[in-house]
Amino acid sequence: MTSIIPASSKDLGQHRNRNGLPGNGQPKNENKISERIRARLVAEDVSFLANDNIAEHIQPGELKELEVEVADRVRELLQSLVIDIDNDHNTQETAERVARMYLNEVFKGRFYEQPDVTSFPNTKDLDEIYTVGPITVRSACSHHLVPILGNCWIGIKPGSRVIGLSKFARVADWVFSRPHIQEEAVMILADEIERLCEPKGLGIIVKAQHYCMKWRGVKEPNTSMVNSVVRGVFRHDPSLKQEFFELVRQQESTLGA
Ligand SMILES: Nc1nc2c(ncn2[C@@H]2O[C@H](COP(=O)(O)OP(=O)(O)OP(=O)(O)O)[C@@H](O)[C@H]2O)c(=O)[nH]1
Repeated sequence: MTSIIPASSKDLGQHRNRNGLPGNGQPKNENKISERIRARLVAEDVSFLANDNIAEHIQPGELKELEVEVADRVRELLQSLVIDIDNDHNTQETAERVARMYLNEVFKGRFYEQPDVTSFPNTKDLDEIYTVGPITVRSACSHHLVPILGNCWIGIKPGSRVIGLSKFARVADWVFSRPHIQEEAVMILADEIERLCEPKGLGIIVKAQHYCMKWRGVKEPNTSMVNSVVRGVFRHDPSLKQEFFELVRQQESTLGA
């Protein structure tokens, strides 16, 4: 249902600029923890785009070091904004707070492993469609790093495995807690849910407001974006797809206003 903004192809999988220097052209500083993690990712040819999860490439204790480095950078950003952080009582600890917020809260889906999800065999061959929602999703747009806030509905026609209802909310929170565009967030969430419970049919709808459109820029306070993905039998059987959308419509009048 959605089309994805083509990413700037010159950046994909490409970690050197035209001077042959990594990233922004600054000489490599191997002492920085971010550079050590980055070097590891490049050596292993692992993607580390804004909405990728890199938890398995971060060693114990490194996240704490990263927090110190990010706080240093945020402090420099505040100084570049000509804020008197030495004398301004309100911004004394802002750098540390922002670092903690990025690494452990709003972008935790990049730095932490997926929450534990137990899956059970579908021994009774359950095959009725069910939907779960609204699940609150919180993200940030990759372009301006300002919030995307909305709701998500997930529909399942069970396959070989079953997972607990609360796990859909936990996995959605983990996936959305990264810088994203909404179209890609929905696809990544669908990939994770397919991997976890191998459903015969999967449908996801997300309705969200983008603060880059609300708070700044075009300043449209009420505009939202709705997108969806349907997979498996929901994609191939129009009546099942219809049933999924109808169940969600009944659950919440999502597609109306
Ligand atoms: N398709 C899509 N676009 C998004 C999403 N989040 C933000 N955008 C848009 O992506 C665009 C960002 O790129 P630019 O057009 O270069 O940004 P800008 O010049 O600051 O644009 P304005 O927001 O119009 O001021 C903006 O139009 C955003 O509204 C998303 O999840 N999906």
